Amino acid sequence: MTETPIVVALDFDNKFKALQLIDKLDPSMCRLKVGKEMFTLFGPQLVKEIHDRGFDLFLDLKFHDIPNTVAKAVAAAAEMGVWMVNVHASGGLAMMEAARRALLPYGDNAPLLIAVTVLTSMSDDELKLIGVEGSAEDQVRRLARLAQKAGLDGVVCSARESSMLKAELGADFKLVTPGIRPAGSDAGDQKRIMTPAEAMAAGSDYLVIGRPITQAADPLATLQAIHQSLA
Ligand SMILES: O=C(O)c1cc(=O)[nH]c(=O)n1[C@@H]1O[C@H](COP(=O)(O)O)[C@@H](O)[C@H]1O
Repeated sequence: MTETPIVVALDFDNKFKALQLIDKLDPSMCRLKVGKEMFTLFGPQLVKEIHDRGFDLFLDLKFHDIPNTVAKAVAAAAEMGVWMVNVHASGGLAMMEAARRALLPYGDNAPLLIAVTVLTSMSDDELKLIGVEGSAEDQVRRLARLAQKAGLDGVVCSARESSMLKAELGADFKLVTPGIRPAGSDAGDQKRIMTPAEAMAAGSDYLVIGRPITQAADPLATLQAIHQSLA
């Protein structure tokens, strides 16, 4: 098990290119995240190839369904031996509790079970359009409290909410923060962003970073520079 806070988001449509990048990396430098695109294209075989290379894997499929379906999906993720799996907190308390129960048989080998609060691509204005009044921060707080009540290990949020959540929910509740942008890099579709150093200072436990590393001319040098910025 590695101690690095960095999780590299592998969002590729080409397995060869993804493995080329992975083979330049080392499990002591980062964990890896496989999301909807790569899992839909390459499935459990890709998970196995990543595990064979010694990396911890965050399976980011953001399950959101009725409790029975989510519980079975989370157990299927545990069967693959992944390090972390996530659900959408907006699926509700019963759904998250069912997911938690589904992992009981795995004991200490269960993946970390994390709930997505408000996507880092959402702004206060966009939340209004889907009927959520109040700020993103208020909604993140509400959903994070619900996730903690359901017994989850932590939440996905933006680093802008990290200091508030650490203070309110305690040091052990893991904060997984995408929307990380090293100074000067393109925000793309992300709205609630922070630099790696700012995010760690705010209390994030894990930094999910995709395009700033995967699309860099030299991904390894970029990852090393991010590590240096955290030192
Ligand atoms: O659950 C996630 O990982 C996630 C939640 C969220 O709120 N925002 C978010 O960007 N993500 C994921 O984090 C990664 C961010 O990638 P980049 O924007 O390329 O750094 C993507 O794979 C997203 O699917």
